[in-house]
Amino acid sequence: MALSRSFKMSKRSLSPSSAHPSQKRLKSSFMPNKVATAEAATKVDQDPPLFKLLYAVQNAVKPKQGKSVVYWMRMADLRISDNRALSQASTEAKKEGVPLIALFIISPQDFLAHDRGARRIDFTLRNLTMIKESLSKLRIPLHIITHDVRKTLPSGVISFLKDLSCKSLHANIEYEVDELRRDIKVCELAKSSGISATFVHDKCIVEPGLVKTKENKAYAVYSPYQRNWLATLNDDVAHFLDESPKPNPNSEDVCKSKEFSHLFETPVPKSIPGFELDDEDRKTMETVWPTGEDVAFEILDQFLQTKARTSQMGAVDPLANGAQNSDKASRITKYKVDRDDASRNTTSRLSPYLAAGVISSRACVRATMKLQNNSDKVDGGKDTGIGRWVQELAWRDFYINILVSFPRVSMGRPYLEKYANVVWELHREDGNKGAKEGAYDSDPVGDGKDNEALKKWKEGRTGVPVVDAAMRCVNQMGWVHNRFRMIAAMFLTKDLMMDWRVGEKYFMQNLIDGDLASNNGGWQWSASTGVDPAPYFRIFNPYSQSKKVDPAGDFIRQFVPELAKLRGDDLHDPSESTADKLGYPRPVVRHHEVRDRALRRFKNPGEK
Ligand SMILES: Cc1cc2nc3c(=O)[nH]c(=O)nc-3n(C[C@H](O)[C@H](O)[C@H](O)COP(=O)(O)OP(=O)(O)OC[C@H]3O[C@@H](n4cnc5c(N)ncnc54)[C@H](O)[C@@H]3O)c2cc1C
Repeated sequence: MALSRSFKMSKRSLSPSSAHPSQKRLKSSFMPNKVATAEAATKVDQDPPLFKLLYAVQNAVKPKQGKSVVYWMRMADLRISDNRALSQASTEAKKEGVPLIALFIISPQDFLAHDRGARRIDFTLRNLTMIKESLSKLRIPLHIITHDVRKTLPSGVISFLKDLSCKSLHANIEYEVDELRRDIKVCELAKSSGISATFVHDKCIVEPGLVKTKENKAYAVYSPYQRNWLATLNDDVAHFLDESPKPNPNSEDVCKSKEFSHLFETPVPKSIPGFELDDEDRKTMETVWPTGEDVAFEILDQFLQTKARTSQMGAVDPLANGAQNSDKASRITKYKVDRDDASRNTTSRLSPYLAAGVISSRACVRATMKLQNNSDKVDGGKDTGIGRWVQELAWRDFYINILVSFPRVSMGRPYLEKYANVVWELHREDGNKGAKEGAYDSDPVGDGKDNEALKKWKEGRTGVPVVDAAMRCVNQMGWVHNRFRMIAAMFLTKDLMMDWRVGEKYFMQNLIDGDLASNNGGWQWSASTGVDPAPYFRIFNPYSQSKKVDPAGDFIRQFVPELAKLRGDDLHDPSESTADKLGYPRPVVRHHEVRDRALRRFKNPGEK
């Protein structure tokens, strides 16, 4: 790749994720279908799998005895405190006088099926290492299994449970369709093996499926959902927010017993073949996203107590310079007015910790109540910084609720099926449109066959400064502020007219907070295909957005150093001669020219 001399950036910032050789091998033997047919999706929407799972749990067997209780930790509940399934498993183990065993399963095919990126996997492994150590102190083994064939995972789990003469299995629910189906199968197999299986809600503040319209339907619009969500929460704060106790220690016998002692010995791998980080990126991730529950609480505390700082823009340690003195103008207090300013750390930057469950969303809400003189009600109103922040946590619940109520969105379908036929310049192959075998492998994302415009978008070389700054921030930090995600996503789907699923995949592969529900929600919002979306005719003008979200241009100058000397309009929209002089690309498309193409194609889906 040709670099101008002034383009002094880390290798990583210019070399977005592409398939690793061993990932390619994995792909060639496993090619999940990424986009379901409309018919298949409608069928699943009519009978969402969550409710089948809950039914299966209700009808689980109640075995009289067993020699152990197992807690199955998943990628979204990487913590020991306030973890419902872990807490329940521990209570049962204590009551029965048997050891509690923790299990984590590494399933590379699932990583591939969900476009999991190396950063998110590395973050998982780093957190697991700490969890293993903490659990060991309680004499609870964290046993790690790698299971290669995704299809046989349920029977693999059951044979592990049988080997331990397990009485019951406990896990927090994962809400993606594939995972729900897998757990339904686990329930069936557990029942026929005389083992009880319990899956509980943990990820949300208000569990999905509970907040409904007067007609007993799922909300597809955020504002009324949020109002009802808040009222439901405040009706029974203790029920929704009470902290689950930490697990009890196992007896000393466990460490010596023939049956269980070997379970302590499985190490947490340093990396997973096919999902390795290069050394430079690993170092950056370790600095920018340190691990562990204590760190997550410290990051939360700083958000609640201290001022936003410009020194925190970019890929730096979030806890650098230690704790500062409490300040009345703390980030959460100013969140209502400041949150769209990306030149300082005005938002919490807790999303990686929430996505991986290193901190519970309940703990975040409890902290806001404490901040308001131990209020017994949750402030989720639009008039305060705290209320506004709690509303963001409600967005997270909202999108999980959408995933559960309209599973089609996790099957690669648009929520608004009428936009399924919008003509894209580049679309994610689905294997259903007569695409040749191996369509997934020839998917243009990430395998070196990108079309030029997509490549420029990924690398942050579109010639539109605000978009490039956003994408380079993603490539450098594995994270970018919400507004910049919206701008980059809108540019890809409307200006470049590329399938939102292409961008969704790239974000999943590169974000450290990659989460199907929020990522899909954000992409479908930007592409106008989702629930409560940006209407298709309200296309962001990236240049006016740029002036709004980065008025002083600090964010652009940080991530697009070629433009560091520019100010004002020149920075937001450099002329061709200025761009040429600075070695910055000219715009890949002209916004005013391509806008009409998007309007036309959305107005008449199917027409070019
Ligand atoms: C195209 C696109 C893709 C996105 N992909 C992801 C993703 O993969 N994972 C992810 O966690 N978020 C995603 N988001 C949502 C949002 O951008 C991030 O959660 C937010 O930027 C995280 O920064 P923060 O922790 O400082 O947020 P804060 O402003 O401090 O908000 C607190 C928490 O609320 C939740 N939250 C905030 N905004 C949203 C939102 N719009 N939707 C859902 N939850 C929200 C997050 O858990 C966040 O940590 C995406 C948004 C867009 C537009």
